[in-house]
Amino acid sequence: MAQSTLDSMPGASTGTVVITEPLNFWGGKRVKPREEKNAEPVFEPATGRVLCQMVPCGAEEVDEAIQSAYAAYQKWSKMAGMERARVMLEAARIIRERREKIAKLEVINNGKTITEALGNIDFSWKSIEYYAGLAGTLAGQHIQLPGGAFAYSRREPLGVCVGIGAWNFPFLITTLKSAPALACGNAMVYKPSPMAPVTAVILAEIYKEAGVPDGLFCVVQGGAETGSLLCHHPKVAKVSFTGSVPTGKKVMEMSAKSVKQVTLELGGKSPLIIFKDCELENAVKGALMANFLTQGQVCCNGTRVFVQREIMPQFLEEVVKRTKAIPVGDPLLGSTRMGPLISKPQLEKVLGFVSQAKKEGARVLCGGDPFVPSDPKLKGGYFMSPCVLGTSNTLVNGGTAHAQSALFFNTQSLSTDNCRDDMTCVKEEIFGPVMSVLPFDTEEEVIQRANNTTFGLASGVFTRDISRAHRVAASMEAGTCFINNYNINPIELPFGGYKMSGFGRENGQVTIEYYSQLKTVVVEMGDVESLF
Ligand SMILES: NC(=O)c1ccc[n+]([C@@H]2O[C@H](COP(=O)([O-])OP(=O)(O)OC[C@H]3O[C@@H](n4cnc5c(N)ncnc54)[C@H](O)[C@@H]3O)[C@@H](O)[C@H]2O)c1
Ligand SMILES: CCCCC=O
Repeated sequence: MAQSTLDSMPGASTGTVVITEPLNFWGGKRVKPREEKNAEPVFEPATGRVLCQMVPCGAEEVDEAIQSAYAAYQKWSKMAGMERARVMLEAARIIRERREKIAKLEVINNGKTITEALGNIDFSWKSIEYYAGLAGTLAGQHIQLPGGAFAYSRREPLGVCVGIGAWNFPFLITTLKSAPALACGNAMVYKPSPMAPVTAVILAEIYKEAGVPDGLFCVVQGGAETGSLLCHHPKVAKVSFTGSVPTGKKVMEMSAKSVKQVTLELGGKSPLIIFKDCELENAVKGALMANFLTQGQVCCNGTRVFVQREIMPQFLEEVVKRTKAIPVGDPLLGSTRMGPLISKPQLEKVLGFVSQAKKEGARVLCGGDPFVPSDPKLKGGYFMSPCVLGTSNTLVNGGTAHAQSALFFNTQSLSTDNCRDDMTCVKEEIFGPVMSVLPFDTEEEVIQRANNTTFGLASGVFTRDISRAHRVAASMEAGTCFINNYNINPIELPFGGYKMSGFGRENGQVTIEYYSQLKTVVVEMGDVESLF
């Protein structure tokens, strides 16, 4: 069992790890790339060093992986749900036992803090436990028909499912797709993001160690080309995709050619609505949790923060003070709360959004600059200071004298600097640590503005008024609405988008529907009545 990458983890620190083991996995083992000529460097975001090479799989390798998955599917799908559950529970146990090592590797590849990565790994083993629990409950119905005839339905797997993942939760996305797939009796071929390729193969090794048939969970490395080979392959029954809206559309189009089932978990630009009757301390904490986890690279983040005008000054004072105090630095240190962004291009893209926001008239209330930590080994890392883009004319339209005295920024620009709904930073998914704050006056107005987006992944509301909370939740055109908190997504709860944020669901019992199909079996107990 090639466990050397994980075995080197306990003593590993930022800037020390180099990975040379193959990152593909099929037929029950790691597989070396056939040819190295298209190798792409994978960087450690905290240092900018090369961590490993990602070599994309070509058509023959993709086919080999899919054939190996299909062979395993023939065995796995015939096992009883309870038998599959026992293997999955063992996989969950192994992940739990190795959580620190896996989390460390995730941090080195992704840049998120160790505190968050440990939480992600715990979420991962819980997701496998959860679907192991459901595996033994999968059942159909028995239906009586006239004359003693009857029918029953069988809940059957789909076959070989493909998972294509994003880079922001590399190990977790791998488990959120594979756990329900395997519980239902499918096999899975998974393609991680080329920017975060190193932990999916660890999960493949763990499934193997837990006892799945060789080939049941395969990993192929690559980018768009490899992804497209997977979506076009005739032996693939379903594609579960997590990524951006433009790529999601392509995946849907490619999958449509052979009528494959599709789940799309796409981007967002979610509203967080804070009413003046909220518990302000919780609303401030909620806004930070809605924007700055994983350096703001979270699909369901509440990046459009609508604040009722009367409480804007107090809200901004607290949010900016706490944002400025976020410790940015070495993601492997327990005290760090924000690490580097995933890549140099991503950092430049996010800083570009901040510059554009300034040009369009927004006021940078804090952050939004490249950040160079004092530790010399982090000088080449992709760090930036977390940013709040604000509005400073909130008082012009009706603030109180008390609120005015709470202003902490330059009051000269009261009438001009603003985040507005038509700004690029408010309309587009930034996928970085940038919060846009917008004032509002009435419930009716804010509901209309919150829904005025093509995205629909999540939403949130802070208020003490219970009726208003549920009224707003019902009005949100989004797959989730958090009341008086944000980014609470445990495995038991269905997660997914409305509108262009996608369709299908991950997590929760409902996901079984997306990895299985119903067969109806009709049984005659008498003679055939023929009209002919
Ligand atoms: N809704 C969710 O659950 C969720 C979760 C995480 C991330 N996201 C979204 O993901 C995006 C960020 O991730 P990203 O930058 O990796 O997204 P991306 O769309 O660039 O890439 C996602 C995956 O698709 C692959 N891919 C690219 N082109 C392809 C093609 N033509 N055919 C098949 N596969 C292809 C990539 O290699 C990668 O594995 C954000 O928009 C974010 O909101 C959504
Ligand atoms: C896997 C968790 C999804 C959160 C969005 O990026």
